[in-house]
Amino acid sequence: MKNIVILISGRGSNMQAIVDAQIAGARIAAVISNKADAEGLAWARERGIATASLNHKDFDGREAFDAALAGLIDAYAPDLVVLAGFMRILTPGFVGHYENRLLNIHPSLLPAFTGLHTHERAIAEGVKFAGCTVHFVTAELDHGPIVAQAVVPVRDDDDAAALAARILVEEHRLYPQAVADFVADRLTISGQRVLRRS
Ligand SMILES: Nc1nc2c(c(=O)[nH]1)N[C@@H](CN(C=O)c1ccc(C(=O)N[C@@H](CCC(=O)O)C(=O)O)cc1)CN2
Ligand SMILES: NCC(=O)N[C@@H]1O[C@H](COP(=O)([O-])[O-])[C@@H](O)[C@H]1O
Repeated sequence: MKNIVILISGRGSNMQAIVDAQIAGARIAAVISNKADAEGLAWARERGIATASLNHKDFDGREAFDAALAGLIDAYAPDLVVLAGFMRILTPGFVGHYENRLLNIHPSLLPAFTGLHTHERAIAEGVKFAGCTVHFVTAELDHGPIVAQAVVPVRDDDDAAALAARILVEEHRLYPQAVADFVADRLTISGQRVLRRS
């Protein structure tokens, strides 16, 4: 059984999709947020999943917050840490501690549209296809090795909300599958099996 800790900042709909997928070999050990009022925490608690929150505003700088966050996460002995709408940029120290066992889902077809407000920017640029990307997290924001992607056509009458809603459906399919592949040691990057630290 592989322990998974999921980090959220809000509703955590991707966390909910992963929990609901009931992935064989996976145990959702905890859901942790940087916001005590994150809607996803109550959802997880109602399903008997351990939850915790750590307010980044209570710490003097990113390094201090990330160190405390890692301490909280490690109490659950994670084999995999999943970012699901987690809205904090993580320090190199944190990312290195979870090398090759830290995933994120980003709402664009990386390397296009890194950062925030991806749907607004895609529509403003007039792209014909958008989508989402599951990737390993590295120190460089939204530039880690790509694990999986889903393509969503952009419609002429799309606004950001409509596009986001269609892409979110694909996220809720893509992310649980990527987590299941990690748990089953099926994940590859550019055809190479991912070698994880023990
Ligand atoms: N070192 C890394 N940290 C994070 C990565 C990553 O690839 N490397 N992915 C992000 C997730 N993300 C987009 O997918 C993302 C999250 C947050 C931000 C951001 O600008 N955050 C601001 C605060 C924004 C807010 O509180 O609303 C910040 O941290 O100052 C950009 C992209 C997760 N972390
Ligand atoms: N940079 C991270 C980011 O923008 N994540 C995005 O936040 C939305 C809400 O996620 P949630 O419903 O799982 O909280 C999702 O579209 C996810 O891709």
